[in-house]
Amino acid sequence: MSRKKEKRWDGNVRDAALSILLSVERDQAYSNLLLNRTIETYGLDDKDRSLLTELTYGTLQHRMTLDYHLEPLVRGKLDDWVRELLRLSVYQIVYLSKIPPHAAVNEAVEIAKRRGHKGIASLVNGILRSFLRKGPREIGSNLTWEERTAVETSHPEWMIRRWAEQYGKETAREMALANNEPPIQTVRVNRTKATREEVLDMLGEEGFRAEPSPVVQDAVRIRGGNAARSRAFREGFVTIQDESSMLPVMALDPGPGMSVLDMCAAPGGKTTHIAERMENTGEVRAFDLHPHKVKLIGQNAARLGLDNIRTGSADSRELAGSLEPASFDRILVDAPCSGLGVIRRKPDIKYSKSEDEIGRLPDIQKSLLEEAYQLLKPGGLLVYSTCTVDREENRMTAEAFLEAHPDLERVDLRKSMPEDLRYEDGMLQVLPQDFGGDGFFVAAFRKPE
Ligand SMILES: C[S@@+](CC[C@H](N)C(=O)[O-])C[C@H]1O[C@@H](n2cnc3c(N)ncnc32)[C@H](O)[C@@H]1O
Repeated sequence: MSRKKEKRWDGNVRDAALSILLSVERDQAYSNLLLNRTIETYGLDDKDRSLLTELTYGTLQHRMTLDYHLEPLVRGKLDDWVRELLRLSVYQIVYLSKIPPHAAVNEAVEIAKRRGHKGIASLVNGILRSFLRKGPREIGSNLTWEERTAVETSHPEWMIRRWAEQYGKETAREMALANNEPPIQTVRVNRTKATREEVLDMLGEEGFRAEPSPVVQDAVRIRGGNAARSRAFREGFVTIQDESSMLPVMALDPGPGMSVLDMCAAPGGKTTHIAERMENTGEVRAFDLHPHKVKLIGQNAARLGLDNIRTGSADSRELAGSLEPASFDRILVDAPCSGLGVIRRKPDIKYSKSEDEIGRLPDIQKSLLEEAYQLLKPGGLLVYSTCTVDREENRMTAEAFLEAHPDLERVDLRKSMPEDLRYEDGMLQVLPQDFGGDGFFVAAFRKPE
């Protein structure tokens, strides 16, 4: 398969979307990082930025459904970029009512001419016109429930089967559909600098449509605009963070003067939340495996005006050798995980993860928890969290940890956390369809005095 040299951005949003989609498919690049880099590098205006985001995420989110529609129309092997261009065009035709179908086809033909030659342009034209004539292919009733749901929602079949086994078919399907909805941007208020009302006023004055989160006390939902460009963000009044991501620190309940350990801390979203809750007193020790990521914690702390955080890079499975045993009031293990709760923000996860990979994660998650146990003070609180919906990494890992340490008390989070969420034996499992936040798991354990 030939690898054509990418064209640079030439002011064409579809061309830019195509380049991002190609890198995601071919080089396993992260869609959200590439998208942000393109937007920042070329200084796109709001209109182009929102179209680029919609085209990139939409095509990626619906990739398997688009391939299903294209399958009967394509004969022989296509170059990667041609296949991606066809997906991008069919996405616009099927899902975007504001773009006239013929305009989507014409744009695709122009791109095919520029990137390839007349022959390819006429192939693209033929396939897309034929799609316009025939319309989307019906998703067959000859398929099993798993196969049909996989095609309809564009999730791999193994993921649908696994979720159906873990949550039942209805919840699994709702989850897959919710993953294809655009995420809501939310920010966390820096309590050391302002109240939520003050931040709402500040954002409102800058023209953002901002509203208080009905779920999380520290959160504000942004409906119009990108909070990364706000004064509130630049001056450290807020952190961009999903509402669900705020729940682990609420469960941890850190207070002024405490000694807190954050074992998987980078880029510091939760470390800084902890430091804010401690009113910039006491000390948060924040570790992560990767030194380049540890630097980001420091940068975030500086922007927020927090100086009670001490960072370090380490394998946190071996921290007990260098830190004093039983010395922390609070420990957060926000563990490395499959990320199946954040598919809405990172749709590439659907296609890049394998079931085998998930099977290997509980080992590292359990080792991190073991280390945390050694470092927790009697009477101290340990929180285990992940951004996945997978039961093996969540509930089963937490249960295995409790079994290994029968002295630990499982804290009933229903008593301290927002009502109307999904609790199982006092542990919290948020699914993406629950309130629009990411899928997250939170469990808390207390060591006896
Ligand atoms: C879910 S992310 C943490 C997100 C972070 N808590 C936040 O809120 O911004 C998991 C982190 O664990 C780190 N990690 C993976 N294995 C680790 C290990 N053995 N020791 C320390 N950190 C590890 C990864 O580099 C990654 O940054």
